[in-house]
Amino acid sequence: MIEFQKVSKQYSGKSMALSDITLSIPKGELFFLSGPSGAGKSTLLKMIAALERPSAGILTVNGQDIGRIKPSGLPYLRRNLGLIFQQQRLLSDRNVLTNVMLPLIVVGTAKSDAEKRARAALDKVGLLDKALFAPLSLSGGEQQRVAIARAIVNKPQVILADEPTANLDRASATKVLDALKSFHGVGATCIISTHDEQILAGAQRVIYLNQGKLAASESAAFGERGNA
Ligand SMILES: Nc1ncnc2c1ncn2[C@@H]1O[C@H](COP(=O)(O)OP(=O)(O)OP(=O)(O)O)[C@@H](O)[C@H]1O
Repeated sequence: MIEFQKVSKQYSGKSMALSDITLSIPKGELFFLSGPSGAGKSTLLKMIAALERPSAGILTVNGQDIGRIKPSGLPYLRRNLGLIFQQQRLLSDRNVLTNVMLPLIVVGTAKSDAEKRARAALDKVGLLDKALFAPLSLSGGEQQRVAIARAIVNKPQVILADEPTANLDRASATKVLDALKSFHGVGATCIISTHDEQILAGAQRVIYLNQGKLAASESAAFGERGNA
């Protein structure tokens, strides 16, 4: 459960990036986050990952108060989060498999087990056949799916994706979204920011932000788009 209670965020010397946000995201939900450029979407996602702290209000993620979390609490929080952010690029001097193994290796998983789980994650996003390729030899959409595999390899409870289909053609965007949805299908909470009208048209729950404010929160009457 992720709970924003009157949360605001002001970067130093700037106007409010987020203003008075009250919002509950129950466990296991698939939420989309939309709104114009500068609306505060990335800021909202970064706060859930404690990459930014609220300036006012209370944000709790799985019971942890993000405003009060100590540096020693961050590894525990982040272990339960899968992050797909633009700035988290794949390591270009390691192959795809090694990139996906890294989150497991850093928490001390044995190499053979890490490899097995990384291969399973790559299989899930349809890229097992590219395991030994260099990331830069893959298309943008494939690299994004590797980033998803890396984010889900730890089986986190929550996955946060910041514009995961930006700059992708329709076919690649669909594959990226389907990979995220399959992860949601096994019980994780997924929050995905997007400008993509086609994705939003089939979304069940959309949170709209505008100039840092919650513009609307919508549950569409129709069901979620199938995995076509
Ligand atoms: N590190 C930062 N320092 C200062 N201001 C920031 C910082 N990050 C974001 N902002 C400002 O906060 C506001 C919200 O930015 P944010 O990146 O959250 O919007 P966004 O909805 O994700 O935009 P986009 O769709 O263009 O990625 C903007 O006015 C932005 O300039």
